[in-house]
Amino acid sequence: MPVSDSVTRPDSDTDGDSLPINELFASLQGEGKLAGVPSTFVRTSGCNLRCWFCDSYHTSWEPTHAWMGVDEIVAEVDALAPEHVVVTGGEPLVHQETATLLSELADDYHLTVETNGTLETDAPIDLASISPKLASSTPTPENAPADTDPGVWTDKHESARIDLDALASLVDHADDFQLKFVVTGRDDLPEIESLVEDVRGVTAREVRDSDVLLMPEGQTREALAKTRTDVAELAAEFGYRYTPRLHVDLWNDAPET
Ligand SMILES: C[S@@+](CC[C@H](N)C(=O)[O-])C[C@H]1O[C@@H](n2cnc3c(N)ncnc32)[C@H](O)[C@@H]1O
Ligand SMILES: Nc1nc2[nH]cc(C(=O)O)c2c(=O)[nH]1
Ligand code: SF4
Ligand SMILES: [Mg+2]
Repeated sequence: MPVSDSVTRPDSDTDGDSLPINELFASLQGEGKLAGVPSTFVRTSGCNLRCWFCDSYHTSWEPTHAWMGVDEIVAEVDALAPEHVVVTGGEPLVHQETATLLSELADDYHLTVETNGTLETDAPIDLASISPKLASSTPTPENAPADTDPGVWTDKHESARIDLDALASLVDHADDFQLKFVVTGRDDLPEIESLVEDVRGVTAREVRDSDVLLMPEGQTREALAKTRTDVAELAAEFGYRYTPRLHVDLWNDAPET
């Protein structure tokens, strides 16, 4: 059951076909198998996890958004040029209406969904970009964003961050998939290896090492400069794929990029 804790649907949305949208813009896909491809990004607000490092703070720790009708979102996507659409968040799959949006776009666009992999969907997806959250993502009073107290989220995040059934379902369902891990250092690798084996055990599909992507943690150029070489070398050592964060290299942490 999707849970959109912290994003309250307005009473006026009686037909329930709206989504809380944090931003909608055209850019280049910065991450993953399609890095460099011109894409329109639809960023929903609200998340069922609280990664301490979340680079979209205003969709998770402090959600902000305007409610947009699905038809209105489709019209804005149509007005932008790209043939690729990336639906992200926040966690887009906490909202049932995300499935409606994906169905409306499916005939005309290549659809990537950026998801933390904890929720299932039957919506049409060309590339399921799944980013399962490792133990190193769990918020604590020491690492939580400035002026936040993780409170119940330390336990809530820790118990919700991995759902093998949801991971298997997403991997089996989409036309293509990638497992894109945010890596903070070498200590993350045993958990990645063990989780990849667990996913291989529950999916009908082949999970190749080249479907497993290591992405350096870092919200800014400065932070990425400290992590990317180590993470690239870990990818080479373990036989996984490395993904840059092109948008951070190009535009740092500017909004709508
Ligand atoms: C903001 S999330 C939204 C989608 C979904 N909630 C998820 O986590 O996959 C988009 C992507 O950014 C990644 N991400 C978030 N914060 C990051 C950081 N500080 N460094 C590297 N990647 C990060 C996530 O792992 C995910 O792949
Ligand atoms: N350029 C760009 N590429 C991205 N790929 C995934 C993103 C996301 O936030 O989900 C993202 C983003 O925010 N910007
Ligand atoms: S799951 Fe995604 S949106 Fe949610 S807190 Fe983590 S990185 Fe941010
Ligand atoms: Mg992003």
